Amino acid sequence: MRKSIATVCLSGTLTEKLTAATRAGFDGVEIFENDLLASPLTPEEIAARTADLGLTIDLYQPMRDIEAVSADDFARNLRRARHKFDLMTRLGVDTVLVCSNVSPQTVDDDALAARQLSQLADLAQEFGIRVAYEALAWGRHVNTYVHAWRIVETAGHPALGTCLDSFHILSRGSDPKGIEDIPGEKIFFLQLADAPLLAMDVLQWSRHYRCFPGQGGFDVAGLVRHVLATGYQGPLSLEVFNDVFRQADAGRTAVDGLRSLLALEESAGVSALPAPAAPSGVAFAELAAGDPQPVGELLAALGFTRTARHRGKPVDLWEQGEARVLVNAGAATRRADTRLAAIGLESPDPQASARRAEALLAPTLPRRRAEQDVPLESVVAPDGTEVLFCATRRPQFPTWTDDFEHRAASRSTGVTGIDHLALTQPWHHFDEAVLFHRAVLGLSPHDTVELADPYGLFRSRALSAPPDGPRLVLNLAPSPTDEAGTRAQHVAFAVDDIVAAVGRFRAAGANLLRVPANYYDDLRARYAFPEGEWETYRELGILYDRDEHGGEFRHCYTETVGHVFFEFVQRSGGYRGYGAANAPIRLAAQRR
Ligand SMILES: O=C(O)c1ccc(O)c(O)c1
Ligand SMILES: [Mg+2]
Repeated sequence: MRKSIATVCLSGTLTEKLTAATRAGFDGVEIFENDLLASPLTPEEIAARTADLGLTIDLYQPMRDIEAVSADDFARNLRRARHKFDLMTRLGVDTVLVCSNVSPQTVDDDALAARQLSQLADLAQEFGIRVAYEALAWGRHVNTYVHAWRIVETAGHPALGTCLDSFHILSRGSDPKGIEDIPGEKIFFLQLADAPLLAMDVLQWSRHYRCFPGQGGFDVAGLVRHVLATGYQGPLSLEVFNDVFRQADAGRTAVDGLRSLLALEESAGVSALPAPAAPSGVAFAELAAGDPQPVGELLAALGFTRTARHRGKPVDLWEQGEARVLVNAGAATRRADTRLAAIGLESPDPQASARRAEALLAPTLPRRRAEQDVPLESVVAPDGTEVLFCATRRPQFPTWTDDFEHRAASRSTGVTGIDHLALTQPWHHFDEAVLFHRAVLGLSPHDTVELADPYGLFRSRALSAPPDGPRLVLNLAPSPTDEAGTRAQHVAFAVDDIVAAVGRFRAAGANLLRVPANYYDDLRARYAFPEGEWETYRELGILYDRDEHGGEFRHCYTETVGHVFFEFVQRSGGYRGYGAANAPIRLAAQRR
């Protein structure tokens, strides 16, 4: 289907917005009136620019507070409308959006609304223009799509139809099934937006928190299915008012938006993408280390063995159980820097994963860095982390381990694998990252949690491939400048017996994070522990959480090396979370 984007979604001048839309691959735009008013270009120049860029202008919007008003007011509104229709002719756009009246002057009279919209449509018709009437969720008297459609149906004018906007429909909890009662040719336009599920005033929610489909909590694909069932032939058009998007790079936002529509088309059954090959596990975590020694010493104290070295690069493989950590001394820019640079995910079919990623506009990397390297499919996530699609020790695929020369056998001191990877996100790419990992990698997002850091609020959202696939945690740090604490990434290792493991780590000289006595006082008040257990946790610095089903989570943290620290987690009883209740304690401890 044709794909459009409202200029209000994007940051910058009108020209910058148009350029971003075309570069991303959109077919058309909705021009938001303010973007035109603020532009130094004449309507004819805007029309020419848009055409040069290969875009159509699919909608001019909005006209407000038109209908169900006094005769005097309506005469003034028609005069204004004539002016706008003339402007639209110069722009070459044939559909105008009229949103339902919000003014205290409008009266609750559907017959009057229908009559006046009909008169407006008469005038529009003289210009070859169609009027699409949209119910704003906070409209004074008309605030549901069913009501707006009833008025349009009453008017019965060929140049008057309705505009459906997923935000207004889903934010009010309206049942989208009723859309199927509207004839497809009377749906003149379809605007799409998602939003996080918030309990707040709907106008504020709409103006500040909308996001692209797949980034929030609404079933936008379900709504689109109902719209398509009517025979609707117009574009799928994104209309997102979002404080972050207004500031972010327009080019990236546009790509994010198009990715959202591609994924939406797939979910709504409109078109097929290469099927998702959901990852089954974590092959490795790769750390870029300017100086590999400190992190190497820490890994050694944690019982890892340096088992292999890359044939062509200064990259060591550290292993324990199914946990593999690559330490790359050739990739970091600064000597003191250590960061999580790449993750290897086990894919059932790495090439299929890469084809899907490419279809969803993920930036891909060369399959080989050097001529002798094993070919590896990889893409770059929005935060810059490289994601490699791996097939570890599966003979039918090239395996990354063939690039490594075996040096030693690993032993185990209790680590069995990688439980999760926590990636810190730049503040303006958080929603983009959620959609990327969901659509491109086939992971399912969990609820967003907000955590208190001593110096700000920390937002966190996990994604996983149930039941046993990889888990990623995306964190949004409050402070863009804090280097060691909240901005650090981490690798969480699964252990089968955390008490035994931590005893060994401490004996081997590993520095673990100190947890305040106040935490343990509170812990004892919250839970009754078997004899000696609480004392052991307090002694070893182990944190504890329990879910509502009795699932248990025991975890602890190492010191931070560069931008990275390690966590150890022991899950039992089906615990699915990440110890969010303890995160403020951890964050405060890391600040000290
Ligand atoms: O917030 C608004 O005013 C507004 C304007 C036009 C729309 O299409 C819309 O959904 C909201
Ligand atoms: Mg709208």
